[in-house]
Amino acid sequence: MEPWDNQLDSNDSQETVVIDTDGEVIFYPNLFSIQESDRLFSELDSSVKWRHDTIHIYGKKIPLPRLTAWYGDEGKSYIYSGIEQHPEPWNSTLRLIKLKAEEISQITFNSVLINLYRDGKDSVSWHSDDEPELGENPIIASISLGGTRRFSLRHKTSKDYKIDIDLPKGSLLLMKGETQHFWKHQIAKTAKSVEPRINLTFRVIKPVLNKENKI
Ligand SMILES: O=C(O)CCC(=O)C(=O)O
Ligand SMILES: [Fe+2]
Repeated sequence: MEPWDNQLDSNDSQETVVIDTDGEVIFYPNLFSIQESDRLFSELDSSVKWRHDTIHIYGKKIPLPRLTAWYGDEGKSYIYSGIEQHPEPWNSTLRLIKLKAEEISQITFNSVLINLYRDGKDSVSWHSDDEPELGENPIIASISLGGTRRFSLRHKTSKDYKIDIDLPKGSLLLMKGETQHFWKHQIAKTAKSVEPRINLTFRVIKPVLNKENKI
C-alpha cells in the first residue's frame, strides 16, 4: 500500500475559509503529509513533460517565468495564447493526486495545468482563471508541492480586499463560486531563497462553441 492510499485522516478535514465574499476560497493545509509531498514532488519533477512556452506581447517573444505542462482526458483541448493545446494523457502519479483533489472538491476533474517554479524569479502574474472553456463558475483545486510560495488574491474593484496566503507543500486551495469574476490572483517573485515548487491546478474543461458555432 502506498502512503497516499490511506483514507482521509483527521488532518485532512482541517479547513480555513480564505474568502467568503464575491466567491469562495477554502484552504486545506494537509492534503498530503510532508513525506508524501516530497515523494510526489520528485516523481512529478522527473516524469512530467515540462514545456517552456513563450508568449507574444507587442511583437516580442517573452518566455513564461515558469515551466508548465497540461495533462487531461483525451479530446479536451483548449485555446491558449491563440494556440490549440492538446493535453498529455494522465500518468499514475497524477491520477492519484486527482483522486485526492476530487474527494475534497466533490467534483470530477478532466484536466490539470501544472506549473514548475524553479526558483524565486519564477512567478505567475495577476490573472483570473476565466477562460470560456472553464465555464461560468469554475471549481479549481490547486495543490502545492515543494517550496512554500506566497499566493495573493485581490478584489477587482474593492481595492482594500487583499489576502496573502503561504501555500506549503501538501496543501490544497479550492477556488469556487464567483471567485474568478471578482478576484485576481498571483504568485509574486521573491528575493528570498526558495526551493522549487510544483503547483497543480485541477480544472473541468467544457466544450465551447468555436467560430463555426460547432462544439
Ligand atoms: O501556482 C499557483 O499557486 C497558482 C497557479 C495559477 O494561478 C494558475 O496556474 O492559473
Ligand atoms: Fe490561476
